[in-house]
Amino acid sequence: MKIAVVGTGYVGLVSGTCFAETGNHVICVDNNVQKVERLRNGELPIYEPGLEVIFKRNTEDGRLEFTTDLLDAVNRAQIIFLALPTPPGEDGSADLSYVLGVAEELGKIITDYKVIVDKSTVPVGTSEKVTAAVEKHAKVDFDVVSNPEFLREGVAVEDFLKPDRVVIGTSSERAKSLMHELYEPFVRQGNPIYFMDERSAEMTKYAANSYLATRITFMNEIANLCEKVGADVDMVRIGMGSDRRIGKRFLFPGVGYGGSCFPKDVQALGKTAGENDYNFQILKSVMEVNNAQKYVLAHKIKSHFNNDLKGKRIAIWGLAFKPNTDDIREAPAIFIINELLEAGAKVVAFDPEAMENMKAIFGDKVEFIKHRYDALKDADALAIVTEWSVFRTPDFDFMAELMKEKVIFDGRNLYKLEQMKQFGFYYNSIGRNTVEQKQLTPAE
Ligand SMILES: NC(=O)C1=CN([C@@H]2O[C@H](COP(=O)(O)OP(=O)(O)OC[C@H]3O[C@@H](n4cnc5c(N)ncnc54)[C@H](O)[C@@H]3O)[C@@H](O)[C@H]2O)C=CC1
Ligand SMILES: O=C(O)[C@H]1O[C@H](OP(=O)(O)OP(=O)(O)OC[C@H]2O[C@@H](n3ccc(=O)[nH]c3=O)[C@H](O)[C@@H]2O)[C@H](O)[C@@H](O)[C@@H]1O
Repeated sequence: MKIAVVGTGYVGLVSGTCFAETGNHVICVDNNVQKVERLRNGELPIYEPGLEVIFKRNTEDGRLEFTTDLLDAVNRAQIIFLALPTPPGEDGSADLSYVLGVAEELGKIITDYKVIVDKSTVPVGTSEKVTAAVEKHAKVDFDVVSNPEFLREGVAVEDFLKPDRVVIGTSSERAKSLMHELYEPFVRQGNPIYFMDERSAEMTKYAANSYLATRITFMNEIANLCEKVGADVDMVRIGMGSDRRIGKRFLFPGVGYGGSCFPKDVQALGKTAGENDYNFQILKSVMEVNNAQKYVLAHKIKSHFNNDLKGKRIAIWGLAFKPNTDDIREAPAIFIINELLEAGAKVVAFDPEAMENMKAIFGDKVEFIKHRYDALKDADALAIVTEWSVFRTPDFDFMAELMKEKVIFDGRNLYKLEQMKQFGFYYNSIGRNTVEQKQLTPAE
């Protein structure tokens, strides 16, 4: 099939490349000239495991192309995906200007039947708005389909190639049959394609993201309470998660959810509720609790040093909002670093992939260090913010040698309490007992 994907970001680039991988011809369009230039030169603008190999294969085989020319891409495609940004507007609702702007353009340029697929995350009712925007100028038949995307950054290729499910919202039999043909190779393992109406498809996406954000937030509150009552949230998590009705995944407490989607989608669903005269109380609490959780680690560090971080050197391991990505949108690390800098700390940071992006925010206010251990030299404390695998089994003896003080604040519960006791670290994690440093008596 011939496909155009408008918007070549995390979703557009991954979707386009994966559609090419199943034999389709895909043209990705972006209005960012530099990005398109880099892609044409074989360079990926994002870090996403597994993407490079299929990107290379499909561009070399001529199935995957990049352009800034919307007209040319649309003329050559039967199905047009919109993978455009839907950032929060000033009032918290999703800003539809990118999606509706391109929809209007499409109306002007389509000359034969097209299926226009909304892959961006958009509020209920958007497919009708897209239809109206295209209709303003269109002189030919078209269908608008809602096809929300559920991929996670860091495992995006795997998620796209083997989705748990595909959701398609359409009332058109013609569009349904084309979408079925396109997605059939991705659901060979027996996972379903759910066809439904457009509004339900749009709502499914917000409901899924908001539920997951709520689940994490619930665990963060359980963790905070565990600290107060002397329970261990990791034990509680395992005990709870083995109930099949609850399940083991997505129950990890931490430094609050971040990323480009959960924060904005929870806010946008709350906004939709408000506009429809519904008081969605849980979502309000989720946002409030998550905002506080982003500061928990920084507050622990401040309180450990009696609220005075002047002259203290704090090392940060992990800047990306989650491992295996260079994405720092709404990353908890940003909030933590700001708080530490404000309290007078010297912040030195390491991340395997996200340092360039973070430099664009903090410049020389933060010292970025190329090797994880170098960040620890003379540090008064280490704060672990992202659970990259490379942080999981470090050389604790070497760390103790490098650091001025053997103090770790772990926002991701990477280490066992026993282990920390054994190596003599002060260790403060999330929802678990604090390991105090053993005070050596003169006799010892
Ligand atoms: N990032 C993720 O993991 C997921 C994102 N989504 C949703 O997908 C949508 C896109 O998200 P991302 O890919 O993360 O955004 P992104 O910001 O990474 O990419 C958007 C791309 O659209 C381009 N663009 C903007 N205006 C354009 C125009 N008029 N014509 C052509 N290109 C244009 C930008 O230059 C950029 O390359 C959002 O609605 C998001 O909520 C859904 C599932 C997962
Ligand atoms: O709409 C989107 O953009 C995507 O949003 C999330 O994917 P993503 O933001 O890439 O990453 P997640 O793995 O969901 O993590 C989101 C945040 O929650 C945090 N998290 C996740 C899981 C957990 O158990 N605990 C926890 O704190 C992560 O650290 C991260 O900050 C959803 O998982 C995807 O299904 C969805 O398509």
